[in-house]
Amino acid sequence: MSTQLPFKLRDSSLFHDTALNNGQWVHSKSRDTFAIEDPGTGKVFASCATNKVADVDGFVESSQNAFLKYRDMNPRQRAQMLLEWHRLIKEAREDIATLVTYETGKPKSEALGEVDYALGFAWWFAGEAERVRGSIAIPSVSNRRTFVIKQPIGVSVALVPWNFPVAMIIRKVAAALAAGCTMIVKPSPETPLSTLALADLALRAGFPSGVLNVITTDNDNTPELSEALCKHPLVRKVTFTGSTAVGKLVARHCSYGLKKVTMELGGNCPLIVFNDGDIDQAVAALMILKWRTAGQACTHANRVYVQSGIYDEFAKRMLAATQKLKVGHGNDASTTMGALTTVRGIEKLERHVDDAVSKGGKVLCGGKRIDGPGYFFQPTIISDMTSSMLTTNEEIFGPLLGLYKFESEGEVVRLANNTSMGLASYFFTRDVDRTWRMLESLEAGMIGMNTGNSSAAESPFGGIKESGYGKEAGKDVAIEEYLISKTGTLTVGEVSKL
Ligand SMILES: O=CCCC(=O)O
Repeated sequence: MSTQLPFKLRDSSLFHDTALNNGQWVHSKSRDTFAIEDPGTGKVFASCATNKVADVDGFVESSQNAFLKYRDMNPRQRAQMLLEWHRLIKEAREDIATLVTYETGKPKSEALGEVDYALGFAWWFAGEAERVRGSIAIPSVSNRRTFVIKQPIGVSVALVPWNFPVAMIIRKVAAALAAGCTMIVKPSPETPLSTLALADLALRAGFPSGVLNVITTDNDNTPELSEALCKHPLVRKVTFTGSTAVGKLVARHCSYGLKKVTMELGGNCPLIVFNDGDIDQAVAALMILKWRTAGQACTHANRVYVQSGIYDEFAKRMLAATQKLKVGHGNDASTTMGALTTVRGIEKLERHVDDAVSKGGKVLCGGKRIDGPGYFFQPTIISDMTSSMLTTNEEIFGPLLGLYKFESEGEVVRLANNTSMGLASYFFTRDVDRTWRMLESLEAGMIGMNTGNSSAAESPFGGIKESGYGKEAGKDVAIEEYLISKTGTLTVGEVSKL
């Protein structure tokens, strides 16, 4: 297959188009395959094994068998393997980024940036592996001792999206493997190749067979296969990143076995610029936050609220900066915004633009799909947005920036919080008192203050409300997602009469 690829990998042995089970590259029982498209051309460039429900048991059983040994491995050894994985991924960053570019459509520079961002998680969780701690309580009864130990929960499953295929996988896998769990990753059907390359590197880093399995499948089989994974009695933990609608389904599947679940779901994130904010700083932050991955991130600014005193100036500067973007194939070094990953994304954008325009929105630039091969949409800015529009109430997941005018802090807090979602919120102000008030008032799991980027290995990542629950990254909280607590009570000497 690798000879027909439209790119050349430095290490061609990183290319795999079958799943990974128990250290072996395996076809599915049916031997069916699905096509992988380059969103930058719309052409199929590879295929991969379609696993089905009948294949699930084999992956879970090998993961469970591996867990029974891996859980007892010294955490320092686990940390060393994570550091080796980190080293190997860093060495292979060009190849991984190339795969991500062809799978997702994002520019190579962004794909490289994603690999670098993702490396932070492997490094971070290597540190966390040795720092798992239980606790000892002061006893209420004199000859009793009460303590809590932490242990790995067991086989975990990661259901992963296509927008940050490397970062999402390393963030989940590194936490699970640091904790002593094994993990089965089900990559998105759009992006299995980068996942398989990362899994190959994990094997090379010394993780025993079965500790990391990758089960690939197509879009048609994804719902049933994911359900089978979630309901499998040997699976104890599921982590999902994706839409709120699918998250609710996954949570329902997991509820039958009362599985521990982490939900990183959709966002409808507001970004607020106050009159006293630094316009250049806000524009620079929004240029990255809005157009990176062609707007396809849960943390992207879905609604941009600008205070009336600077609204026109802000719109002018944002428009000027946006008009300098160069949309194109991710492999072209001059591209600054790539393709959308799926054609579904284009159709959704068209609905959002039509709806906004029909309700009084003014298109300042873009607004249309770009004709020709690939899934391209013009970077679009619409002003005069109002609360009744689709974009105000639904995650856009594309390169559409809606500008809303507001007058007062109280008003914008109400507008910003008027959503069922609560992933991230951002605001720009130079007023220290306001900074603290806004931090406390905004209903979101992550708050960016004078920044559009709050993601990093040391920052707990996760939302509130219908954006989900549980945290990934950050100290203690993320590894905790893969641990159980066990309370021990010991009598020392005679049983107390009290
Ligand atoms: O789209 C979701 C994840 C984005 C991030 O890690 O900042």
